Amino acid sequence: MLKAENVWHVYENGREALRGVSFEMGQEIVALVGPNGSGKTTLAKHLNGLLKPTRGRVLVDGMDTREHTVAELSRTVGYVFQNPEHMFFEENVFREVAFGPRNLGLSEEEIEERVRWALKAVGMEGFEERTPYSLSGGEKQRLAIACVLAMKPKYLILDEPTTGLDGRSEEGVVEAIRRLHSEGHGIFLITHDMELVARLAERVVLLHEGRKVFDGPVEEFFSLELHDYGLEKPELLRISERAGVGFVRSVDELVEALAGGAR
Ligand SMILES: Nc1ncnc2c1ncn2[C@@H]1O[C@H](COP(=O)(O)OP(=O)(O)OP(=O)(O)O)[C@@H](O)[C@H]1O
Repeated sequence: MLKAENVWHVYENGREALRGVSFEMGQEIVALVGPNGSGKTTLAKHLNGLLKPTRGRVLVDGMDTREHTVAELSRTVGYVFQNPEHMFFEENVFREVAFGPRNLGLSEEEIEERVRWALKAVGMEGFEERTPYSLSGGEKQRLAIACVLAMKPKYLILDEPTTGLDGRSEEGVVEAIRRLHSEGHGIFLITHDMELVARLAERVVLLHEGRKVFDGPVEEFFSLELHDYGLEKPELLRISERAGVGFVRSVDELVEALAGGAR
């Protein structure tokens, strides 16, 4: 369980980025949304100890983040940053993914097994010898997920994993996230992409000016007045609403619901 208890975060310049946020999650897919500057990245960085609360506390499977190092916590909570290309430094994909497990002091055999498993999980088998810099944006994003995955963290924080990706690359990342979730990983997804939220999330946490203003099922989230938070309902949901159909995650679901209604 990842747990934030009445967390306040005040940056050195006095900016109150989080104002009493409480939240917990298990092995589910939770989307973290909110306007620019609402505190999403600040909250996410608390969940693996990159930032420590000014007040309140954060527990990672019972470990108080103030009493553990980021290195210790990142075995349980992996963080995939936005724009991951800046984090690659090895000559090929295999070595890049092996870097984390090697730092854990694992045997060569175990390292190799983890690299193969992580690359498979993100659909990148066969990329082992490629130079990270030669990859497309979507492949880089999936490689970044594989690097974190190879550490086998129970929870994964993904910061805008599909921003700037074309449809096919986005599909690859979405598939990877679904697969990870079905294998028992908890996913905390920071995103501005409401379509992605509708497709993937089970639950949504909405931040506004450092406060949690909503935390509930995705269907309920989309019945909020999202304009008040600078967010837009995806077109698909606007159509399904006009058609008198409830929440749908995809065009296929919409068509099915409409066909069902027509029967
Ligand atoms: N290192 C810092 N020093 C001072 N203020 C900061 C720092 N990092 C973030 N802030 C401020 O804290 C507030 C929350 O920032 P944060 O990055 O958590 O928001 P966000 O919801 O992730 O925004 P975005 O959607 O734009 O990425 C903002 O007002 C931001 O300017």
